Amino acid sequence: MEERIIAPGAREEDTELEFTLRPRFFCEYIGQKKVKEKLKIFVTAAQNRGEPLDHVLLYGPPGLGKTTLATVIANEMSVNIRITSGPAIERPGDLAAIVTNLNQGDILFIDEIHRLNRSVEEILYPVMEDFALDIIIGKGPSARSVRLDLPRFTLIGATTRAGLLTSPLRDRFGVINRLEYYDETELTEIILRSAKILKISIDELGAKEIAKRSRGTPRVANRLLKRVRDFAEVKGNGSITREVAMRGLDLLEIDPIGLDSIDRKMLITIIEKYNGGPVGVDTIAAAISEEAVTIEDVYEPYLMQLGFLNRTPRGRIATELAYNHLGLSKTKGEKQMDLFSGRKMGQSSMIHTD
Ligand SMILES: Nc1ncnc2c1ncn2[C@@H]1O[C@H](COP(=O)(O)OP(=O)(O)OP(=O)(O)O)[C@@H](O)[C@H]1O
Repeated sequence: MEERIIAPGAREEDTELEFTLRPRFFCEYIGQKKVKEKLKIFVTAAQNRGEPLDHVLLYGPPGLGKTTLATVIANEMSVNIRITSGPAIERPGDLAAIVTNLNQGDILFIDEIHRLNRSVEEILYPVMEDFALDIIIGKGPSARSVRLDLPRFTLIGATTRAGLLTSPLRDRFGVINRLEYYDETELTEIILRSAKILKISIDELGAKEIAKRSRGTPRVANRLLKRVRDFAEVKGNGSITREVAMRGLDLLEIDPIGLDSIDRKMLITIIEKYNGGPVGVDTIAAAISEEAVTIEDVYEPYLMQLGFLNRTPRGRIATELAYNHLGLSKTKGEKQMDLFSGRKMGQSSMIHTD
């Protein structure tokens, strides 16, 4: 599988960067206005009553700021946050170890909560509802159940797939919020903020160009900013202008709306091999050597947001917009333009390598 610079999932190289750039309070958290507005009210109300916040479920594509929002809530409420993930809590005992170490009002953040083990999920129900942990002591006929009281804490669950959550689990969240892709103005603001923290020289148009190609995702925006900075330092005078951003991003083969070679490969496969679809996700996955779940969670949401792809019960269909973007004609499926630059064949490429 190819390494994608615009993959929205977290990578090791992001860890330090994300720690430095992560907004700490609502006032630094850009965009997601509706979600922020609602959460601010719930946080203030809980604080006024001196109670912990209700359990919160955040869902949406990766890299949109779910973990960040959970840490913002913890900071706003001046409580500790413990961050873990569904797959990391393998057995009921792992969950017991975590929740018995929480203090009153603390936040427990469980990323990828849809991937919790069934046995863990079942003991989570009374934990969330009654702040009680039912543990079985002993084995066989002498086994007995003991109920442990826990401090009242807030669970913040995050998932890319709200549909995969069982209803008993979903019903136990008092607050459910969907995070949306960021628009160009919000991403420009995020990039300018990150550049300031990282002391990168960039102008408004340079930030806007990176924003346009960041797939509506702050994690991608920050990663692209870092790559364009490298380009600006080596090929220019270190400052990022629109021209420098365009050249750097073209070199990375990220097109003007943020598609990379894998997105294009996927769309071209649907169009050329399967006549535009409908074609099943497993077939696409096999044709482009990617995993079906990665296609569904990561690539498709952005292509659907752009209106390039429709999900139907019979499979995926490439839309007219996708044909137009790739310069393909819907009737003949023939190529009219250079696939990468979107220019007519014969015009000079946008890639300048100096
Ligand atoms: N609203 C925002 N304003 C500014 N920066 C943001 C915002 N949201 C996210 N970021 C930046 O994007 C990075 C990724 O965000 P975060 O780790 O919270 O994503 P996530 O949705 O939890 O993704 P995943 O579920 O894949 O971990 C953060 O480190 C932060 O720098």
